Amino acid sequence: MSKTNFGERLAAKVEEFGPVCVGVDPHPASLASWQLSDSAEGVRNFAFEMLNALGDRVAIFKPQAALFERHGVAGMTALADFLGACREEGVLTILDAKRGDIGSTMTAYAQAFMTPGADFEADAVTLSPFLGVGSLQPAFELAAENNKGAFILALTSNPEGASIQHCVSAVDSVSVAARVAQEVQERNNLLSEGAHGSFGLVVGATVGDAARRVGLDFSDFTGPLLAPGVGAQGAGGKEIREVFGTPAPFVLASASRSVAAGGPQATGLQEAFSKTVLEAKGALS
Ligand SMILES: O=C(O)c1cc(=O)[nH]c(=O)n1[C@@H]1O[C@H](COP(=O)(O)O)[C@@H](O)[C@H]1O
Repeated sequence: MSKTNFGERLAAKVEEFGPVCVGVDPHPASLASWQLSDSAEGVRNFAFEMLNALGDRVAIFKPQAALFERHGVAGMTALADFLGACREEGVLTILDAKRGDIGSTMTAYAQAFMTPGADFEADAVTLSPFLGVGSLQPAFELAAENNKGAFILALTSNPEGASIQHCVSAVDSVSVAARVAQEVQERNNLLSEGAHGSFGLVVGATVGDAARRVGLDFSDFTGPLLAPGVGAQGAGGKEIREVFGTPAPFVLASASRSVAAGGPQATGLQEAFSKTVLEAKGALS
């Protein structure tokens, strides 16, 4: 188990390789374009090709759990093997599982993803705060104990997110997204050592000026900001800059299908990845 907390490990990787997370999303259409079958074997090959092509140059991978789960036990075994191979090679992972439940059940989710040696052990996991950020406390605590991280949904990249995430409290006029950020930052203050917090937010690269409109101020936030929506959902450098402004906070631009579109050859994947890194660096510098 690493002795350094997740936020610091991620910051070191971003410094070395650039502010990009590559999503490992074996969609049926991506599998077909790689001439892979829509099967557990197909998703396994897809994930391992991504690792072979990009493992030595990417800050972090984000496998999308659902796209493995839909292939049943064999798909989940492929996910566990992919996570294990990443650990062995020292490649960081965020398991995109978007879990969230009452505290007692949350303990079980946290154990599944944050216990050293667990089949689905990852460096970080995506979590949903719909039951309250406080309901995720067992995950924050186990993460702190095992130097893991978590990314909590705040302003998601999909247009439907706004109708809930932009809502404002009748008590103190704070928006849902800003409240999530505030409560996650409290956990960074209490549980993360070092300059970079291990608890981040998901803020889509597609959300335009929403953060400013809902009072979400990144200057007070020490954790990483995962920004999906780059590439296939339409966000590029201009959109990333619009969301995060300057000076940019600790952002991790995330792209899945647009990087996979460069495959299946390693050179094509590497080109698509390098293009994304250049664009993200330009936007965030
Ligand atoms: O948590 C996420 O990663 C996530 C949050 C969000 O707000 N929007 C979003 O698209 N995602 C995930 O990020 C990935 C986006 O994939 P692409 O659109 O192909 O780059 C998918 O796996 C989504 O589930």
